[in-house]
Amino acid sequence: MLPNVSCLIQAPGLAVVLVGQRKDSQTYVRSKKKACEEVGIVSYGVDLPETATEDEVLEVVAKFNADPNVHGILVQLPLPKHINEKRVLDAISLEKDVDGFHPNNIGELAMRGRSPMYVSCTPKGCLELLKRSGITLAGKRAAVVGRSNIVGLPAALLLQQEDATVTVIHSRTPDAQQLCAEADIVIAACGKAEMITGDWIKPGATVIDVGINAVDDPTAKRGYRLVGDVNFEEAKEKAAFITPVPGGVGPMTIAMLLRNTVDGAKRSLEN
Ligand SMILES: NC(=O)C1=CN([C@@H]2O[C@H](COP(=O)(O)OP(=O)(O)OC[C@H]3O[C@@H](n4cnc5c(N)ncnc54)[C@H](OP(=O)(O)O)[C@@H]3O)[C@@H](O)[C@H]2O)C=CC1
Ligand SMILES: Nc1nc(=O)c2c([nH]1)NC[C@@H]1CN(c3ccc(C(=O)N[C@@H](CCC(=O)O)C(=O)O)cc3)C=[N+]21
Repeated sequence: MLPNVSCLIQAPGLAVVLVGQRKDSQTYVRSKKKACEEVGIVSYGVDLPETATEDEVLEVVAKFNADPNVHGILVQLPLPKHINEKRVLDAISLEKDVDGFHPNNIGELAMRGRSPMYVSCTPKGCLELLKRSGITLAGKRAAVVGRSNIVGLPAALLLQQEDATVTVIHSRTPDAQQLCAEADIVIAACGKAEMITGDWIKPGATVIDVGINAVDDPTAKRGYRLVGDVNFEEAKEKAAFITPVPGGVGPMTIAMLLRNTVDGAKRSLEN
């Protein structure tokens, strides 16, 4: 039988929905679209005004859910306050949830012996960095600083899946610094500029800095510079391996988004 040629030549498609005018979100969305272009993924951008209603956003999501050219849907977060983020994210069809934010995808990740359709891009990028750097995870102690649905929680689940023993540190954790200093692997995702100083790091540890924080700097081109959640200058004196900000986890997040989109496109051909 002849193969279905029209399917074989269909490019992967990613829909990127931006609501409002946040400068940082506009920058990220631009980078995502540019990355798509570089690898031959077709991006479908929709920019809605800050005043868009929840129903209007849901309508856009519904349209992309039904569009066979679109294999992945990303709604850039945060959404304006009047829009219920949960309702919008829940509306993205599971097959197109390339961000991996759907409760089914997180739930599958949390359960042993199950596999999610998509794993969220930032934690997936952290694990890819660790694996490609030849860092052994099995039997190691890991600390994740932060427990958000999009970074800390899935990062902890992924590390545990790789047989690390994981401590999750959050804003109510007593003795956070001492706990972190026992870890062979640290994933920092607390959203506090340079909070993790040298004394949080065990000598020889591996440090993955997820944080992206803008710090005012009149000498910088944009008037600000980016720093992580780790104090890089101090931590690099203790760590064996450490990721920088910028140029670390951020670009990996985008790479994993592209990979998830291609995986989604391949899966759509199987059905
Ligand atoms: N590189 C990338 O691709 C991405 C980077 N980021 C960056 O990663 C960082 C984290 O993002 P996100 O997870 O969305 O942030 P959230 O604000 O959603 O979560 C922060 C987490 O850190 C914990 N936390 C806050 N303060 C402390 C403290 N003093 N000690 C210990 N834990 C603390 C919070 O605890 P509690 O739960 O108790 O409130 C919470 O669990 C940010 O800098 C963000 O910009 C985010 C997404 C992608
Ligand atoms: N639905 C959704 N999915 C996301 O994945 C998502 C989101 N919303 N909202 C915001 C956060 C943040 N995030 C980043 C992605 C890339 C860089 C990145 O490439 N940063 C560059 C620097 C960029 C610059 O210079 O401004 C770097 O670290 O080198 C940063 C942050 C994805 N997020």
